[in-house]
Amino acid sequence: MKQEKLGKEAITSSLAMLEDWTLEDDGLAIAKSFKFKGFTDAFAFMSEAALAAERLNHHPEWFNVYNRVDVRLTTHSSGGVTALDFRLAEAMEKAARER
Ligand SMILES: C[C@H](O)[C@H](O)[C@H]1CNC2=NC(N)=NC(=O)C2=N1
Repeated sequence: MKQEKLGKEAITSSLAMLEDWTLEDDGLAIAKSFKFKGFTDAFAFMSEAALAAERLNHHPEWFNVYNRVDVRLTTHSSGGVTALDFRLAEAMEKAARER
């Protein structure tokens, strides 16, 4: 099922419901830098997020150093941001709250 690429207004209103997520300047991805108490919590978050990503068949671009996880979400097959990116973002928020 091909996901519809969202326009800037739809992205902005969805971002308003999430904490600290931003739209990249080129409008092609949403991003957040998560911070945890240490590496164990960061990695536990990544494990939980990885399971959510598999359930959604939608996968993050991310970068981890110690307690920080920089996340970038985009839908490669659509060439931009879709509803799936927001579903994964919400799952990540839930995983982060559990840490
Ligand atoms: C074949 C498989 O369904 C695709 O490669 C999926 C997997 N995960 C994906 N994740 C993301 N972020 N974008 C995609 O287009 C995508 N496509």
